[in-house]
Amino acid sequence: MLKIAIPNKGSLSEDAVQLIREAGYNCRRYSRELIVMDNVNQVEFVFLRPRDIAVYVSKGILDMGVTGRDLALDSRSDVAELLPLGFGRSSFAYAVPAGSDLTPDGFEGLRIATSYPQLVIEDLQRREIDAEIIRLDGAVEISIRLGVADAIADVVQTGRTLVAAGLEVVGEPLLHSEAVLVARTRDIERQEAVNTFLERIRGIVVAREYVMVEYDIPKSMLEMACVVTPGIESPTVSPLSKEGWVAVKSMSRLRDVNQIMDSLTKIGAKGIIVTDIRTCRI
Ligand SMILES: Nc1ncnc2c1ncn2[C@@H]1O[C@H](COP(=O)(O)OP(=O)(O)OP(=O)(O)O)[C@@H](O)[C@H]1O
Ligand SMILES: O=P(O)(O)OC[C@H]1O[C@H](OP(=O)(O)OP(=O)(O)O)[C@H](O)[C@@H]1O
Ligand SMILES: [Mg+2]
Repeated sequence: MLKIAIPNKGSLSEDAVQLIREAGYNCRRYSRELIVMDNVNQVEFVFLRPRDIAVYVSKGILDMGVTGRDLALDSRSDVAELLPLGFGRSSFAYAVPAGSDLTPDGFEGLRIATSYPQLVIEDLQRREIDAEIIRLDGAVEISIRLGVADAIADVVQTGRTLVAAGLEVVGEPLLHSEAVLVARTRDIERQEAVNTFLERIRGIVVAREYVMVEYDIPKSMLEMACVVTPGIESPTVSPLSKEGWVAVKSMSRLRDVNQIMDSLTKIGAKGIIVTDIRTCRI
């Protein structure tokens, strides 16, 4: 039976459960269960603190897990990233009081508060800077005002928490993070049950990034239309009963869809319809 870890709380938990459920697995908790069995698919889902997931996976106790890239790297566990999952996106950056001229290269001898000490230790080593790490569990942004740190390194998403604390990001982010599916080694992909899980999850992740674009266009403009919507292999082109016209169907990137519709309209496309894709294999 495949054993897969899911975050039991925090920013990644809900989205991880939703993704795995959309991929056809039963991993719904009704209360505070630590384990949910999916007997149909022969998978055991184990609910763990996201910070601990890479540790269990690296020791081979669990086959795979959903965690944050930042958490996996900070744990220094030997795990491989099988698939980025497209949610829980954030950066990990230094921040200092707004308006101060402190930069990371000037952190020598200062106190840096963080919940991700390994990431910071490694970055400071690269910069050859000797600073004191103050390890905190959360609410790191308040630590400067409370006098325990001079600078912080923390997760930044919208940046609102930093602004509310009177801080600003300084320097390039140490890391761009998102939720990831991790395993002990990439060799694990050779196992059939693992591959099935991976492909089902990938189907949902990819489907969320694409839409299906359908439209009618004069045959004379088909070549240009295929440049605008090249699809994955190539677009599907079907005849229309109207002489000189064809219908085109093509997967396109969700983020480009409005520009695509503008371009198609300019070259004479009619009846453009865009629909979501639930899941896919490409
Ligand atoms: N505001 C956020 N937006 C997106 N991702 C976030 C955010 N805060 C934390 N994360 C990501 O969530 C993971 C950390 O999860 P964790 O559950 O430990 O902390 P949390 O989300 O801050 O929850 P809590 O503070 O309730 O324990 C990391 O991968 C981190 O990058
Ligand atoms: O850039 P933002 O959109 O403001 O998000 C970033 C904040 O979100 C998380 O905090 P959380 O609410 O989990 O509290 P915590 O600091 O106690 O972990 C993270 O640790 C940052 O503090
Ligand atoms: Mg937090």
